[in-house]
Amino acid sequence: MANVDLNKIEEAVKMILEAVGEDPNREGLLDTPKRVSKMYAEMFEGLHQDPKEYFQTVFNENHEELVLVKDIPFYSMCEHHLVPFYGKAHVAYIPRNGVVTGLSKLARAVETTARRPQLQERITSTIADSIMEMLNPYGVYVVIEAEHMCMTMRGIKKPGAKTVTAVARGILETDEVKRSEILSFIQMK
Ligand SMILES: Nc1nc2c(ncn2[C@@H]2O[C@H](COP(=O)(O)OP(=O)(O)OP(=O)(O)O)[C@@H](O)[C@H]2O)c(=O)[nH]1
Ligand SMILES: [Zn+2]
Repeated sequence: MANVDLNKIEEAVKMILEAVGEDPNREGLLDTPKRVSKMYAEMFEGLHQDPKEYFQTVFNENHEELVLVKDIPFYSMCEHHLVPFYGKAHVAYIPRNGVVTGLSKLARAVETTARRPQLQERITSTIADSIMEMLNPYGVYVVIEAEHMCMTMRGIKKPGAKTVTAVARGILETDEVKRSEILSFIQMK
């Protein structure tokens, strides 16, 4: 939290409460700016982390076949409205030259990338590009499905609408058969 100005967030939250017609000094709201400042520091802590760093953990394993970690839950904040969008990420790659990373590192990269003001498309491509750069695999395929609260509780108000984004890199950009195999694994219960 070293890079986060908690006092500034507190001031801002107090101002928002005043601006919407609340009394920030009433008992129930007295600690709210402090709570929100700590919450924002937590929800945006990915701004101070680099997903690529996790992929420094590599093992030399002779496996040049598919690795897929699916159903990784994540919560992010839409950068347009600062309300949550959340869902599941599925991260697949095909290692090259025996360079495999720890499975948890794929989930950590999702977590770090999500904990920023974000767009779903950018989360998807950042994860894919980080894996390509650090592990130099034959290919990467990242699929994210999410529900956006800015489309649910306000604006167009369409609860249940899901957005799917997919980014393929390397051989998975052109290998449709391998991509469909990955999609069928993702759909498997
Ligand atoms: N591409 C993309 N758009 C997003 C994402 N999250 C929210 N949005 C959209 O960002 C757009 C912002 O549109 P604006 O017209 O500037 O804002 P607005 O008036 O609040 O839009 P409405 O949501 O349509 O009421 C909306 O269409 C949102 O649905 C995302 O992750 N990716
Ligand atoms: Zn939004």
